[in-house]
Amino acid sequence: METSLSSVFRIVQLCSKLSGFVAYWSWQTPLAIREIGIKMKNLYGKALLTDPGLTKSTAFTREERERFGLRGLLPYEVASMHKQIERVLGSMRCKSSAIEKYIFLNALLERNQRLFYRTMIDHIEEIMPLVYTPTVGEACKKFAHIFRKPQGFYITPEDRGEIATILRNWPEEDIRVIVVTDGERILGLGDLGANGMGIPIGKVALYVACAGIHPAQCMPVMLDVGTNNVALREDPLYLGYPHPRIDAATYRALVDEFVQAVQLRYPHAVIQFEDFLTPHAFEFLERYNGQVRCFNDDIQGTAAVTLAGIYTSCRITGKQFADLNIMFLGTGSAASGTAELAVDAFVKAGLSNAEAQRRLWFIDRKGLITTANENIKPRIKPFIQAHAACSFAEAIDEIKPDVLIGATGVAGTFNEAIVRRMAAVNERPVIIALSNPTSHTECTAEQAYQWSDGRVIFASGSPFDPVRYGDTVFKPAQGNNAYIFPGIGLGVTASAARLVTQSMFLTAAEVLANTVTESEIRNGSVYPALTRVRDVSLAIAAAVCRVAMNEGLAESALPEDLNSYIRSLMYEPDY
Ligand SMILES: NC(=O)C1=CN([C@@H]2O[C@H](COP(=O)(O)OP(=O)(O)OC[C@H]3O[C@@H](n4cnc5c(N)ncnc54)[C@H](O)[C@@H]3O)[C@@H](O)[C@H]2O)C=CC1
Ligand SMILES: CC(=O)C(=O)O
Ligand SMILES: [Mg+2]
Repeated sequence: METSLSSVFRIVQLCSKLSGFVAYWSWQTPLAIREIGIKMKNLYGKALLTDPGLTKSTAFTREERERFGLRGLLPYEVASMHKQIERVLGSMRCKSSAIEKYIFLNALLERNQRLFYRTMIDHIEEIMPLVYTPTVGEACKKFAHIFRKPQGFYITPEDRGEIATILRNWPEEDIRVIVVTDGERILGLGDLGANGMGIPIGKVALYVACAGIHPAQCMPVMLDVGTNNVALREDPLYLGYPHPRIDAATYRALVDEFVQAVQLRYPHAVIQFEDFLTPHAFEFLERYNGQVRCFNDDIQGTAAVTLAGIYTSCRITGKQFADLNIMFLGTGSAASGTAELAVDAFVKAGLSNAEAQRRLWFIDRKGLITTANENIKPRIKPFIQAHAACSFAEAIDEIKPDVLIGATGVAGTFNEAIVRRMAAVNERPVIIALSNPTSHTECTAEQAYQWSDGRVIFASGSPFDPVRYGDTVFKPAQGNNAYIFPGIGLGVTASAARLVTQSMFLTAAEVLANTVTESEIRNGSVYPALTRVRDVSLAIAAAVCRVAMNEGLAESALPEDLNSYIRSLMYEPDY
């Protein structure tokens, strides 16, 4: 399979070289081509009014109403998009729960794409938590019950041998970003089977809103290989493949076939692996990363966002990055991915590889991971410390970590004693509670500020409202890979980078940290305001393009004014 995968990829590369001019031209003009496509659709009357990509609904002008057979189909008023957004927000805010708002917004996306994305971009701080974590967690749990209309692409074991054929059913010809999950580790919620489709759908919404990848160029994919979640399988409304997860060999063959089929149908697409169980996440990253354009968001995207938060924290604490000790609770994708990228960052800061590894400390359920531990996961082995066995709390007292990172998926694992200990060994303790959704966070923002007497530098995977402590109001930042993957995807799209490399994530972390302003830092935030996320993604994309050029991976010739070029590729939803 290894051989056949690399030969498929080599053939695709060869074809793309042979048709160099055509490939270059199509990389440079994807949106123009798409706009021509839209005009050629030539829709009229009700069909135009109900086409989610083309409708302007009440904003169709009198002239358009006349020209496109819309007279009588709309109320008199010609609304501006601004007024439509006001109406959307008014209706949405009337809903009494986050999940109702999610359903409402999803229906808007199916009705009027441009209005949905304009609303999301202009009100990103309000909308993102409804479309993404934490609400997307609840939406996944209830996916089969709130399902209204199919979105995304489903592959099951019954499609074996035919994936390349059925991919032709997807109506778009120019896919640049594929977010794929098998639903086995959805946020901190475990195996949600096909219900996990909510995650690729949410991540795609972020690609569009946060980085301006055109919605038609993004594809959510569910590799529905069954679920070991018995309650789900017994749910009469469950929509997925209603069997236990398939055996390992069939599973691997299916993933291989999917990756190969993508190379044939969508050779320009970057594959983002999302929310796979950690052993599979690492296995597929190792297997495909050097061969096809792909990355794992939970390992690499998370690593970059966490590292950026650590870099920024140094601007507050005055500590040198090269002097830090970093402790992780949890040994999964998020924690080990972050540690691996931190090694690269330490080495760049002047440490040797071995010195860098000694700065990273892992805690599991039994306490500090040391040379005395048995059955250490392969990715954790480089970080085993020659230290006496001790509990989590003792490890903080003894090692005095500058930074504590939680990636357990388990609520309350940073309890009062832990936070107080971090505050006892640091003037300004840095605590990053990565786990999602909010109900699974290691500690809340309020707890972190209370238990550290207002001294903590805090970030969390899901957003928290501002916290008042004494006279100060802190605006805790959201440490989420949403700051990273959209810019990576945009940079890879812009440069046609053949592969997605670790240095792209290191550079993304540096760029993200550099975008944080002094006033954001004063508010207690180690990440930029979400309202600036499109500019942040653009900056990351430009840096990714530079890495792609330096590493000889860019298949597209890039202009000197990278920023203007990348901005010209970004989708701006407007009428
Ligand atoms: N903020 C962000 O951008 C991201 C957040 N995450 C979140 O991080 C969490 C973990 O994700 P993965 O690393 O992929 O999961 P994982 O399941 O691979 O890792 C979880 C780790 O936590 C350990 N653990 C569980 N309970 C523990 C306890 N009480 N004490 C010590 N260790 C404990 C497990 O043994 C395991 O090593 C999830 O909630 C996920 O949503 C993941 C990726 C990105
Ligand atoms: C944010 C994310 O990717 C996760 O929690 O899995
Ligand atoms: Mg994830």
